Amino acid sequence: MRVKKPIPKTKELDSTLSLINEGFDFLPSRRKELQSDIFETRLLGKKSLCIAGEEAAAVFYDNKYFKRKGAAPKPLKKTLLGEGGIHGRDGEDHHHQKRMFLSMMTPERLEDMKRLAIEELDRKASEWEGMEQVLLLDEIEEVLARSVMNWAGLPLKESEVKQRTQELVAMVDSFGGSLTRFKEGAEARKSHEAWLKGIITDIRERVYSPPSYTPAYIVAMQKTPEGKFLDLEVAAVDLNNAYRPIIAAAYLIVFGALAIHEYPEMKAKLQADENNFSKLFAQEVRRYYPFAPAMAAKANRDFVWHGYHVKEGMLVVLDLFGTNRHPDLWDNADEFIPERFADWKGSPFAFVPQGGGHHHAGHRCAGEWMTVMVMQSFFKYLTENISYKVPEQDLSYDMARMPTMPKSRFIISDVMKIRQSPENIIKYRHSQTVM
Ligand code: HEM
Repeated sequence: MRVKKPIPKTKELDSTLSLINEGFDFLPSRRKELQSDIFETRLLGKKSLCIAGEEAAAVFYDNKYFKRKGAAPKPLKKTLLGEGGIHGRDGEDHHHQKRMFLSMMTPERLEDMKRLAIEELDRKASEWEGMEQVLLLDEIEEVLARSVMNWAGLPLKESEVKQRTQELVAMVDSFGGSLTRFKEGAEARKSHEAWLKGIITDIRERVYSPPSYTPAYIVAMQKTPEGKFLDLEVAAVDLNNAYRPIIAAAYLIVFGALAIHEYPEMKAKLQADENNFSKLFAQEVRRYYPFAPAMAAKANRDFVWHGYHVKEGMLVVLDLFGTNRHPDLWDNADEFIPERFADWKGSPFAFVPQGGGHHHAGHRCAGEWMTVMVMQSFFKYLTENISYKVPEQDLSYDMARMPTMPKSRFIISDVMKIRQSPENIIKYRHSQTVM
């Protein structure tokens, strides 16, 4: 970890606009410029410490030093995260809710999600065969939205699929500072939460009875440590948090399709799948391509770190994307090399595309196993079950847009199904839950 003493400050007084304008490049480029993995700036007018690397992630995910209450900016709560949900909770209150989320992620339920998503993808692929061009990102978003709402036990009518999918996509696509996308995301959240509140009420009143292992049932019937049902607003936010985030995997699946296109040797490696290559590939896609830029927390005590006096209440921002590309942690960090994961030591703080630390003890993403499983099986499907062409298009992606994606949204054409059934993917046993 490179630390310059005294801890340097950015030239600009407040970096909020630079962060919006530079997106994923902001934190890594300032670290480079200031030659330090720790630097001070102001964000939304507040003095903030920006940090990156394995040691930084280890301190950031130590509950002794940090809390989440009040750390996320308001616009993010109105759109992506929701208000009052798990992201902003601390201590036993957080643990209590986190146990609920992790109880939804049993190996059987993860297999269910994989099967539902692959069956949906296979149905879509039949439609693609008759289409001149397929916008892969949009199609995968719908595949994931349909299958995850089914998985979550929601009573989704066919006539509603389009609206609910668009709401999920708008919430996920809302962060990064664009006013238009913020407004769309906030409206989508309002409408989606109103729908969920109705469903939760129906479950509690036994008007609607999804299976007891589904997120809809689990959240509706969850009690606080005091023995009361969750407040209806909070329950809607939590239920949404139990399935909406899989939409983020659509961006990464499309980036994976880009990698298969740009590195043609990947296709044969994925097809052969020696030593579970498809898993290494999914991990490298999560490491290499940008999705979650950073996380914020607040210091819950005064402490000194690398000679810097962190004051209680100070905002600290961990560079997730920059940690995944940190040269101390990864050889040839800016190159796409799936094989690097074959002998990866598995540090919970060096590879943090979905947060760091431990799933049960801290805020690390509850959906990480599901994400890897779905990504791996989609990459296998794209190479083993269909053939397609990638016509001329603008495949570049804008690092200033958060979240980002290939500008063309990845167009494919001449789709042909090679196998009539997706059983080969559904029965594939290596896509298991371990990281
Ligand atoms: C590409 C896919 C995904 C990405 C990039 C992603 C990213 C993240 C990130 C960065 C965090 C915050 C970690 C922190 O607070 O330090 C998080 C938390 C969380 N994610 Fe995901 N996630 C993904 C998929 C999922 C899925 C599929 C689910 C559920 C089905 C999920 C559920 C959650 C929950 C409940 C939390 C809150 C955990 C807590 O605060 O304890 N995520 N995710």
